[in-house]
Amino acid sequence: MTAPAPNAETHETPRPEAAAVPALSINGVSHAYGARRALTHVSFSVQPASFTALLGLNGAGKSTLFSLITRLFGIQSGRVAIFGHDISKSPGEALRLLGVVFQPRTLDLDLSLTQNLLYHAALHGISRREAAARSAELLGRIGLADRAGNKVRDLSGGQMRRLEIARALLHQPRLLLLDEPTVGLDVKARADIISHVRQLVTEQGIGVLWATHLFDEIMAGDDLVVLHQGKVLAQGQMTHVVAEAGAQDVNTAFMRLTGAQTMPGGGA
Ligand SMILES: Nc1ncnc2c1ncn2[C@@H]1O[C@H](COP(=O)(O)OP(=O)(O)OP(=O)(O)O)[C@@H](O)[C@H]1O
Repeated sequence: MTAPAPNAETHETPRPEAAAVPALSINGVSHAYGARRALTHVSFSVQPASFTALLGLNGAGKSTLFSLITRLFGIQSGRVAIFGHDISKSPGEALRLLGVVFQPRTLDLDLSLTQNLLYHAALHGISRREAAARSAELLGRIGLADRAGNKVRDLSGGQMRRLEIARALLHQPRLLLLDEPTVGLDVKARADIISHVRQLVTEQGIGVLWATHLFDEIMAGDDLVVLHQGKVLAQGQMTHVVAEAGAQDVNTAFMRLTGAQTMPGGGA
């Protein structure tokens, strides 16, 4: 990394801009399950306070990438860093800054909303008093304060997802990964989740990596990474990716880049 240049007027060395360090950087990452190659030289980054959509068909390699970033799998080749912390060399510092919402539901259905949050907070070493305060605040923010003592089993699918997002934010991460978080939800629940996560970006400066196969979840100002058969085919601001593909919309750009047929319902 290049050292920052001294400031000519004050002769002080300026502090590196926080925004200069990506929230997430993936460099030359490859992964194979035995002989089956799932990721090939994948490189991209997610900036703080940005919404980056990772768009790919089923089997593109999105979940594999999430498993590597969260250290469920060891890195076979390449490098992953969270706010400059290499996840292989400094996993504690890196993972402390990371919150994750996995595709499968991982809540305990027979515990209450608060119990689910407190249990997770304890795993992060957050004191009981602090955990109680943060849980109450997060439940308020996701509009479920009045359900705090109910069993999770009684929530709708969209409410469970909102609770999982709240749980992922308990330790106050600066980077949030979500793996197809709206799958199986109705239109209203999808819209609520998307707008909640976009607020985290604009109001709290959290960097978001949102894996999806649904074109209508991506907006013009978003950063976009198109992943296909384990390779990054295009990346950049959504409007640039679309323009470079000579297309009018993400749907057409995706088809041109991948040669794929679109699915009815706006999905890749
Ligand atoms: N445990 C595994 N063993 C062998 N191959 C696997 C395993 N997990 C994934 N794969 C293969 O790796 C490739 C990438 O799969 P991955 O699940 O990462 O894609 P995805 O984009 O997340 O798709 P989906 O949304 O369907 O999960 C696919 O070809 C898949 O069949």
